[in-house]
Amino acid sequence: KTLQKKFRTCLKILKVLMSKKNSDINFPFLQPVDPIALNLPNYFDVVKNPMDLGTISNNLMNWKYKTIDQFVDDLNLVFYNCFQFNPEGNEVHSMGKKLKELFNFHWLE
Ligand SMILES: Cc1ccc(Nc2c(-c3ccc(O)cc3)nc3c(C)cccn23)cc1
Repeated sequence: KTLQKKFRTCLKILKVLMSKKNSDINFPFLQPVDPIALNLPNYFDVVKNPMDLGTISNNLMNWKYKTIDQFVDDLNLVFYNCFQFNPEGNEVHSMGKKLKELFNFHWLE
């Protein structure tokens, strides 16, 4: 696959992950976490490298990712941060899990 084709795949998947029809599971991940607004004062103590789907989308549009792996690494960082901050059983944890399953389904198809 050419690099362009791979980038089109990334864009397509990002569109699914960020789409309105998945808003029940993606809304905490669409933009950078604002610990003040969300009253999560210890967020940056737990999450050292914040990442979100909006930032990934901007990076993709600005050709910041030189390889597909860099794109996948940032996506996995969103999930990693979610599971680090939100323990198993927490509502946001299960939203992150569902979003990761959605990614794997489309990425591996
Ligand atoms: C059921 C439930 C409970 C709390 C929240 N908090 C929260 C989060 C969040 C993001 C990342 C994260 O690691 C933890 C929380 N983002 C939001 C947003 C954008 C709006 C409203 C609440 N938000 C969301 C859903």
